[in-house]
Amino acid sequence: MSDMHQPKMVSETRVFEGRLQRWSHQSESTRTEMTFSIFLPPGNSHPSVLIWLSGLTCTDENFVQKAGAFRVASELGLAIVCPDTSPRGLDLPEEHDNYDFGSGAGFYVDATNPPWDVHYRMYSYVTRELPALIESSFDVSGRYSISGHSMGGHGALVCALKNPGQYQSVSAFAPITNPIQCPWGKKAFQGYLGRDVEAWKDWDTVSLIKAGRSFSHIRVEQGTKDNFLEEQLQPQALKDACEEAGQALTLNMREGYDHSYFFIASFIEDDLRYHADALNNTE
Ligand SMILES: N[C@@H](CCC(=O)N[C@@H](CSC=O)C(=O)NCC(=O)O)C(=O)O
Repeated sequence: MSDMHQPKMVSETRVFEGRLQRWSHQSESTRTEMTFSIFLPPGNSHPSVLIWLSGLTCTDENFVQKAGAFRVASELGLAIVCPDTSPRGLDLPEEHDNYDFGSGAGFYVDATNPPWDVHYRMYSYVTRELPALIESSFDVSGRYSISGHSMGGHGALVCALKNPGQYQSVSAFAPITNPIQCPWGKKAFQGYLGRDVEAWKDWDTVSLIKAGRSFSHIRVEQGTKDNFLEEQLQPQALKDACEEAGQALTLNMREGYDHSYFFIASFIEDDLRYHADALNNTE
């Protein structure tokens, strides 16, 4: 790795006997400087890694500050890596005008439509570049699981379905399940991928499952009082596609919970234990 691409530590904080660090590095995928957070549990246990993908408007810090994940991650000996949600430091046309497109809204795709195609390559970043960087920079096990929230839940499901064998488990909190059929997804995919709706299906969980992609088991947490439930998230579309395709799905509908990090914080312990079980199972 050239010096330019060496990650630089921005901060380090002790939490539940582990270490929470922020790093920045020059990314080959996005051709920008990227920042990520990593929680390293105590001890020298070569921890397995959960990658957490956050939602619209987030940075690498929302999960870190609001999910309340580190007591359990510390107990389980689990590392957690939180990338940013888009490239930063650019000034593309209308990039910063809306919360649901451009900065803070990379949708974990590799854009093909100019001018986004040069930098908005968050899929390559989270599936290839970031894991390689983590393995070369930290003493981790090389075993990964993936989860995320909303736009990041969509990202986690798509990354798992498109990369058989790369992740031991996948879960999603309030994921956008069928972005080609909802306002957030249509807007983002038209911008990043252009007008060919057929090409969008390669980045759409429901379409990928209908096309025969599968994962051993998909776990979803969803609040019943989520104000984005029907219009943007559409868990029923995921349930129908999974039933039709024979895809194993646990869809936990959580009575009265909304879309916020209060919901995530309420169920993150169950979720981390689920991933730790999968990551520790080496059969
Ligand atoms: N500002 C928007 C909604 C923004 C929002 O709710 N963002 C969520 C993720 S939504 C899907 O990806 C989020 O995680 N926000 C950050 C947080 O810390 O809560 C609106 O008002 O509609």
